[in-house]
Amino acid sequence: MAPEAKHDQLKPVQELLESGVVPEMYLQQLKDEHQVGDGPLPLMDGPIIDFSLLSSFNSEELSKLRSALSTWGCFQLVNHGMTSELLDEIRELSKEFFKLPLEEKEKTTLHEYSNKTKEVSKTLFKAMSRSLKLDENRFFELWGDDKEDIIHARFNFYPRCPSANQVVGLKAHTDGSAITVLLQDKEIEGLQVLKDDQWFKVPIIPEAIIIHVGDQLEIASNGIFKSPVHKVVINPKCDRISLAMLPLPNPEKEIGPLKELITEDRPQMFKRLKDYGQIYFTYMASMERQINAVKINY
Ligand SMILES: O=C(O)CCC(=O)C(=O)O
Ligand SMILES: [Fe+2]
Repeated sequence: MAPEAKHDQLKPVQELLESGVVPEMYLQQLKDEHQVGDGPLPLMDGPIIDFSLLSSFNSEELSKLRSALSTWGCFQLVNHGMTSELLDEIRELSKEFFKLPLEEKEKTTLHEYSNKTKEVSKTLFKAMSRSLKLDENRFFELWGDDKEDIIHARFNFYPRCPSANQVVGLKAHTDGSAITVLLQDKEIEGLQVLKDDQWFKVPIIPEAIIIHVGDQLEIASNGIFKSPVHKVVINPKCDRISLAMLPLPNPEKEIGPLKELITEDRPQMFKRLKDYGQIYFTYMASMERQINAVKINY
């Protein structure tokens, strides 16, 4: 396991399995105002972005990126340079993760994946800055520099559950990270994203990784990029896994909307702050969107 890897999802799932008591965070809200009727949900038809074009700062791909981040707040990333073999090994390892300890070989694989994710994230931050015509290091600086780049790994395990319609895998939330690099299960769907007050199913593209804007990037972009509300539903017959890698700004570092993105038309939307992680957890239970706690004029 990479030294920075965490397994904070371990306990609730184990408790759930052992005690048969479903913790609150997994309970489906009986009434979901975003669920219209009982019909099948539409599929997210958001963009698929080609990493190899982004890394050469192809202008068409950059505008696709900008549009994806300011509408959906997430996209599927292909051609990211991580082989299907590596992604499959990580998926296998995620299933094993809950039977710790990992073997040496698995630790090495996780370390490799963590390093590659950092590389991909770094290029993404640069492309995001360029897509807004900013100096290319502006968002990357938010997360770190070449000496410091904190990334957390969150392993998610969603055990199958016969009463799947009453239990959620993960209730509706936004991520508190700068961005989230998500590897989802290869076979079992479950992730849904909210856009324009409607839930969309995120389709499985086995070779793709999913990138989400996190709250801290929404703050830094002064609200131009959207941190999407998303949730996970569980499957009645099959277990599902995912691995979320979360690049996190150093809690000691002050972050806030970039000054270049504060204009007369777009006044400063968020306060400047340190340690968003702390704020996020403080308001976890009491607010639907924790980011509202740092909104100006909310
Ligand atoms: O399991 C998934 O597909 C999403 C997980 C997630 O939203 C998270 O870890 O924050
Ligand atoms: Fe999430």
